[in-house]
Amino acid sequence: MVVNIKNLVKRYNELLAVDNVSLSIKEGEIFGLLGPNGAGKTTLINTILGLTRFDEGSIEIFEKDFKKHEYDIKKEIGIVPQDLAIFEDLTAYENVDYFGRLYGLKGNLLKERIEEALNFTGLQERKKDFPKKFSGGMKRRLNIACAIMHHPKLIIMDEPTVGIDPQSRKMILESVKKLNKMGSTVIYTSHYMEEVEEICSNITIIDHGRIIAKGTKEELKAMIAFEERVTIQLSAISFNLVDDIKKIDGVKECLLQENELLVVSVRGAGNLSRIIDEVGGKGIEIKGLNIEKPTLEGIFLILTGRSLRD
Ligand SMILES: Nc1ncnc2c1ncn2[C@@H]1O[C@H](COP(=O)(O)OP(=O)(O)OP(=O)(O)O)[C@@H](O)[C@H]1O
Repeated sequence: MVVNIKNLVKRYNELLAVDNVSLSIKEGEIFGLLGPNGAGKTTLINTILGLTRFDEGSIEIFEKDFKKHEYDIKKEIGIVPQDLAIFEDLTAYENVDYFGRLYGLKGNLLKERIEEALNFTGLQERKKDFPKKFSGGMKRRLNIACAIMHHPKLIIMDEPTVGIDPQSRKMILESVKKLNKMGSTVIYTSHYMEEVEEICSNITIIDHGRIIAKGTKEELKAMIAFEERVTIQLSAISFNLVDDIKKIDGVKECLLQENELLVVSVRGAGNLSRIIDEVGGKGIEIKGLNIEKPTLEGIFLILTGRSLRD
């Protein structure tokens, strides 16, 4: 196991930011940690990195107790933090050089690795420039270059695509896949379910510091595949609509978000026409209707009653 966490608890005074989390990450995985803002992803990552102290539980990394082997463990980790960690008054080259020296690299190996990391992140032609001239996406790529130049066994990326251009986003997702193929295990946190779906082999969904679901994306989708889901866009809403739909045979859940109704029924319920009649009977016009395939977003909605981006 690359990471083995047991019954981890982290409190900020009254707030339970990590609530009895246990998880293990195998070598070679791209492990996705999915959850909305404030779910506890960064806190969990920071406890894994020893940056935040925890109250209960244990963390083993590379099968070693983190507290006892912190120095050895940290040498093998590359971290791309949520807040950029680069120096604006050093050039791109000097930034990567700085991190390389921190990891104890020197001489020709250091030079080779700097060139390699700049090439890998598509910054070779900008290596003499200062990051203040860079777009958000380029800064993020420089941050990745700094984090991977020592060939870490474990790479942790905390929401690396927030607020960046689509081209950099694509490049970052591709680079995660490449780094993984080259042998690194990756922990990738995000609140974008489509990213996690695209790149991660195993996914853990957290909310309010608690694990609410985990498995491969196929396993997670299978959790709701026995359900039928329909979303209906309404011209208006009526007071009793949700309660009345919940009374229809086969309906397991009914949620209203703004003017969109989500109805989850058991498979084969055959109740679509009754649902439509119920809406129509209240004088509400149906503006659109979708019969949905299972998605990770859907799993989150079913488990929490909220969308990931609330
Ligand atoms: N230093 C701190 N002191 C007090 N509360 C904190 C601190 N850091 C985080 N929190 C709280 O802990 C909870 C989890 O926050 P955390 O940043 O880990 O979530 P997150 O999933 O990473 O969200 P985001 O994507 O917004 O960063 C939130 O309610 C947050 O307000």
